[in-house]
Amino acid sequence: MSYSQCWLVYNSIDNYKDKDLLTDLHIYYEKDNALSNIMNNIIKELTQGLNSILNIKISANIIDGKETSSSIKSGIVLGLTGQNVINDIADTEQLTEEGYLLKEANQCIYIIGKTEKGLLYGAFDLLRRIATGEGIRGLKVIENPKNTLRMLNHWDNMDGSIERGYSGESFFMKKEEILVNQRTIDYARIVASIGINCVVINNVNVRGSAATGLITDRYLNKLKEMAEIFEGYGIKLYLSANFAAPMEIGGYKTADPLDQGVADWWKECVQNIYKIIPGFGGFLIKADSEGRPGPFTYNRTHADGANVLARALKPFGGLLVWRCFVYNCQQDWRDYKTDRARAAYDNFMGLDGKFDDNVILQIKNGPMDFQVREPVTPLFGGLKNTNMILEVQAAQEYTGQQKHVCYLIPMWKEVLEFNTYAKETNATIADIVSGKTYNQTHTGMAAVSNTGDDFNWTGHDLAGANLYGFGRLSWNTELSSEQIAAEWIKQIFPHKDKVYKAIMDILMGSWHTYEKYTSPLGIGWMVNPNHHYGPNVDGYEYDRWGTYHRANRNGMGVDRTKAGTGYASQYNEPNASMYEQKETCPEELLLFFHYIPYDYKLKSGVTLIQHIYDTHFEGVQEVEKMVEEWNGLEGLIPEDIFQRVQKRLTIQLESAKEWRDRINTYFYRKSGVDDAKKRKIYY
Ligand SMILES: CO[C@H]1[C@H](O)[C@@H](O)[C@H](O)O[C@@H]1C(=O)O
Repeated sequence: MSYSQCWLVYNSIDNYKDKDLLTDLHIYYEKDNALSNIMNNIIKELTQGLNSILNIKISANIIDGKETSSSIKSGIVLGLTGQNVINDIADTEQLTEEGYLLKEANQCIYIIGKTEKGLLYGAFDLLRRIATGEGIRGLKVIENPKNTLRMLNHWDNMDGSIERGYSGESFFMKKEEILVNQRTIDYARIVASIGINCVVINNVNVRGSAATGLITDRYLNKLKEMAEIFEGYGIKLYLSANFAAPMEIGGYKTADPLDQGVADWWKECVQNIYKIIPGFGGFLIKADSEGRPGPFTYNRTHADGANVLARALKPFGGLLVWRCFVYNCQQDWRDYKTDRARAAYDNFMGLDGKFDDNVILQIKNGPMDFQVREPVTPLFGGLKNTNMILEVQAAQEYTGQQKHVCYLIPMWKEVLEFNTYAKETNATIADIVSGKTYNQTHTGMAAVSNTGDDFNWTGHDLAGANLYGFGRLSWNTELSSEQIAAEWIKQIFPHKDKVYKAIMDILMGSWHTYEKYTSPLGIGWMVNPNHHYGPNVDGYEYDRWGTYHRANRNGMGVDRTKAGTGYASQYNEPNASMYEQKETCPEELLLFFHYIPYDYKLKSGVTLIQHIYDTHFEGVQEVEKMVEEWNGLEGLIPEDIFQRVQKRLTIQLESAKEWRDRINTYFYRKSGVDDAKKRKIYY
């Protein structure tokens, strides 16, 4: 088993200017017992990290928490609020449960938290600053996470495969068994270092032995080992469960959520889980979606379905995360009224306020399915009395499958900054999912993970920036895409201007580049069915999935105005009117909301058809430029990373050309309009 340490590689740096502050490690600890797992992990991380980065050996010195700080002359000091250590050091009233204070005073670096989890995050922050070369003299930061739930969803199956996995096989499970080993520990370290505190280890499509066994004694003892490792890094273990488990496991004839026997079955099942894993987080459920069982079978609502499970979890403080990815996947393409984009809102809006307080609705960022460009789902602007969590996809299912570079943080930032106008004052998605707008308790962000057992965890080395960025962004939604990329680059690569600039350029431009050579102006799809890689304009056009582009000889796009499917009206004003009119609709979403003739003039002055040709040529040129920039890094960065990325860039370039040619050819044939610049289109 061999794998990288990602951004915890702790590369050594020379001449770090504040090395003199890092002489010792003092830990205030009041408990008579041995140190907790979290404390031990913090000590290990700091000693190993500093040793590796700065070549210094520090030893941990445990101090009775009742002592005062005056006896300490220098070094790192860790302590909890309430201990004497901090009384004269700083005002820590602003700290929340997982927050921390980092402060330099009197030759000491203080890491102070309200809880040990806060200390853990503070320790990782300090290491990050040092690894990126940032000075720590004069440091004073108070950091509280913006979101309480910062979650990764793994779509791993018990046979070791990963649904939409592009980085090898699962490191959580193999051949129907749960794996617990050193990689489990390193996974926990790596994701804890970016603030992740909840992990769902198995696929939301719960099948096979996951469906029959994962929440039963067959696997719980092994899962307990994993949960304990996770807990040492502040992470709660969650499981995806099958709504029909009372039938599949319990042998019941029904999974009707209002059936008393079903409710009792869930209670017993959950009691048993908590008996074995007291720190268990809860369930993630995909119901009535893409063939999964759910409450609709019994004419019950999704609130009925979610609440029965939530009530079983409630006595133990467990949470029930319920996905809103519910739509009709048996559509007829000739039906111009049924619109998949409307589905989440239509299915869930009427249930606002009907969910128990430990239910959280998990809502995908867009109304369709993780396309390269989609509007933000209107559901966030609608629900007011419901816990909500934003779901994004780090796994690049529709964004190049980790063969292409596509840095997704700029996309997620746009989502977070979107103003829903749910209140008169600003109510951005970031405000709503952090609980700021409506004061819900359980809110936050979840990402479909892009990891697997590949050496570099993410298949494409540069896809590591998406995993890193998701964690950092879910901790602090105000960080910019550049800040996140900068941190990531500096922790992994040698500190050289040329390296920094090239990787920053490649990352920051990559999403728009990908968008240019794939499907235009928000229309999405146009991928090969099933595996979703590579262009196929009509791949889903006459299919049942509700993902149409409606191209004909005159134009293309889906009419989602009042004259069409009415989807635009699901937004609050002024967004609804903005999308309703083509003149005010943001152009990058024009074809998502409107059917547009090929000769329609865009704001740039070019016609729609010319825009399609131009962006597809540009997209390929931009990939060529990326390749060139990357090639310039040979010898300046670790050879293995250089080689791996170079190989993938070659694949990306080939694929980008294929996209360009297929898309341009298709629309040339449909429209009969020549490229004004007379470039070669492969018809
Ligand atoms: C886990 O199933 C996935 C499915 O593979 C994916 O193609 C679809 O887009 O989304 C589903 C979901 O989000 O549930």
